[in-house]
Amino acid sequence: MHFLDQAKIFVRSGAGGPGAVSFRREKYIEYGGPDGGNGGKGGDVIFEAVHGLNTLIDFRYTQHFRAPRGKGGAGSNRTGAGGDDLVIKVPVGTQILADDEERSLLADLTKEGEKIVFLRGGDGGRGNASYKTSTNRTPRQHQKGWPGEEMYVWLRLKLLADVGLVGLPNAGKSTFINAVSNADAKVGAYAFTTLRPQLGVVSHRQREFVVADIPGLIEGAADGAGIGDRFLGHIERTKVLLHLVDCQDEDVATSYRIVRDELEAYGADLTDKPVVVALNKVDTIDAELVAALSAELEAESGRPVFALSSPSRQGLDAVLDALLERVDDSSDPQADDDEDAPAKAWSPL
Ligand SMILES: Nc1nc2c(ncn2[C@@H]2O[C@H](COP(=O)(O)OP(=O)(O)OP(=O)(O)O)[C@@H](O)[C@H]2O)c(=O)[nH]1
Ligand SMILES: [Mg+2]
Repeated sequence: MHFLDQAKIFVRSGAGGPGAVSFRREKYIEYGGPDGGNGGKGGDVIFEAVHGLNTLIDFRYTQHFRAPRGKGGAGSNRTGAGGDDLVIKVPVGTQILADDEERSLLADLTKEGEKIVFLRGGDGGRGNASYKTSTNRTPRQHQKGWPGEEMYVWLRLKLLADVGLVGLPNAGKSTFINAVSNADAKVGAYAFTTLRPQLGVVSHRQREFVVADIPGLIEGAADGAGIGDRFLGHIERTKVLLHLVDCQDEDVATSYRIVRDELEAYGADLTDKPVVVALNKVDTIDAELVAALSAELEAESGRPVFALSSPSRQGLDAVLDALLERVDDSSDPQADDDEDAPAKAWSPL
């Protein structure tokens, strides 16, 4: 399952600096020769694919990238300083697309450390010293620097979520992803607040993994009830599920079972995935009830149950530890290879 992460940015390389007009001034020499140096080259815009970035989220906040211009030339034949190159770091797998109808592919950064000069900085203009000839010993010509280049482009990245969040509507899935990741998912005290999948990058114990929040599942979801079914395709390729059960539900075992049945009915071996089960919103009940409901849920699921609350942050670290452990265990080298295999009910974002 792939999510597409994309961002539109503006890039501009630096203009070249102007060439200088200058004449030597020396004692006893009335008319010194021309000595205006050339302008410096403007900075290039370079894209570099780096390790450790997972998403294009940062590009939602910074959208304009301008390399500095070259400095002007100076007397004594001094060439202006070049503008520094602007290196834009992107995740491995980032594609750069034109901002036109076809979104034509301009560049594809597939390997770690790969660098491409995307826009070249303008050359510096010539200083008057370079115009000196045998017939014109006092040229005043010079050039302005050459302009940089600029354009809007789309960055696009196929993103693989490691963890899929499942549960009934209102179980607290979006609240959880907001509490543990950089996501800013909509939260509401009603069912189907989440209408489309949302990704968050979790940084935990110096590691990063991607969590996908999907709309809540209800009975019959696999057959199209509610809206969750449309998005089950998005958790097909996750490595691990986190199943949240609201402790305020009338019967937590039933709540759990409904969602499991839908995962089962959907097929695609969703129920074979490692799953972490958590009793959520435990800030709303006392410890005794937490223990009793956890025991019910453990009996139903046959798994250890974590007590969780996003607002009080109870259990967050323990749940993230459990997820990280299972993400590591189930590293699946094939995961990226069968992109073309038909995924059931996959819907584009
Ligand atoms: N007290 C308490 N309230 C919570 C907790 N987590 C979520 N809530 C509340 O429960 C309601 C539903 O939360 P959401 O995060 O929108 O639930 P969801 O599972 O994403 O819901 P859908 O997107 O509709 O499937 C909101 O009013 C939240 O404020 C929690 O740990 N404790
Ligand atoms: Mg939600």
